[in-house]
Amino acid sequence: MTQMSGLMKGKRGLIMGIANNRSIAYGIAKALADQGAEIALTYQNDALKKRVAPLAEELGAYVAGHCDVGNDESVDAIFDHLSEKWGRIDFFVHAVAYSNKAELTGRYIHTSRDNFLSTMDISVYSFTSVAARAQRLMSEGGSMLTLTYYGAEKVMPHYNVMGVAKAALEASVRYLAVDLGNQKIRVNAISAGPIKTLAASGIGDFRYILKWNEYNSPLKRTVTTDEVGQSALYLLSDMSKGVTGEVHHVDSGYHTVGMKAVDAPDISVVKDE
Ligand SMILES: NC(=O)c1ccc[n+]([C@@H]2O[C@H](COP(=O)([O-])OP(=O)(O)OC[C@H]3O[C@@H](n4cnc5c(N)ncnc54)[C@H](O)[C@@H]3O)[C@@H](O)[C@H]2O)c1
Repeated sequence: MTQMSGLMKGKRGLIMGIANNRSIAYGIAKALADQGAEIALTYQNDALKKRVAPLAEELGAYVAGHCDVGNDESVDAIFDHLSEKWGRIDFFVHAVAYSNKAELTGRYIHTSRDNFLSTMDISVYSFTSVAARAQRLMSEGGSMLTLTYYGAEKVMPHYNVMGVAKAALEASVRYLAVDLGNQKIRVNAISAGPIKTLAASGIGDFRYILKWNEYNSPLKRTVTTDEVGQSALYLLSDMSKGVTGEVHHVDSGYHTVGMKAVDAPDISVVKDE
């Protein structure tokens, strides 16, 4: 645990996307709570409620309620609740994505219309729709953060429609940064390297992707949710007051390399267990 220095003292905000203690959102919540932030969490459904409740207790966070980002009424209910409880918020974290697992393998060309639209709705539009509500409570400015992946910039095997969605999400960050800049609200993304989470386990050959990153990134390892949390702390605190519209890579430097490292072993596909 980081030594508390109170970087987030007096700041309140909403974090969406904790499913369990392996979630990137949990790593972010931990880093913010350690620095004195007051945090509200949501859970997607009843199955996740019982996982989120003990984590909220551990973090000293409060559970604002159920929120399915595909349902405007449930998003509105969260913001009515926050408006009543706090009146104002300073930050918002969007760590939400979904696509049908059956289409996160094989070729992109086979993406169905239904899954294309629902992936864009849950993984892209939801950031804009929640940001529109969050900005109303950011009366003294604020910071918004979403999570993306290198598959937005370059083709990654099996990432398929999610890569297209992340490209649109990164474009949304830039448009929202301009829309909200004059309200002193900053909008950024972290492009995280691969981490074994619930969502990631839906991506084909994920263990192979992890190994490949480990062998070929400049730091010769993958990243942790704690490390993403520390970078999120920078982007959500006043430490990054002059930063907006940015996609910040927290990936052991993987995005800088163009080819297999000379000392990396040739690896065959390691199948998920
Ligand atoms: N794990 C990785 O390798 C990796 C790398 C880069 C970016 N990301 C991104 O990080 C974010 C968080 O994912 P994670 O890897 O921590 O996995 P995770 O499974 O822990 O989190 C995904 C979250 O999305 C939520 N969600 C899905 N559909 C929802 C809906 N309709 N309404 C509300 N919530 C919904 C789930 O409840 C879950 O909490 C995602 O945007 C993901 O694409 C992950």
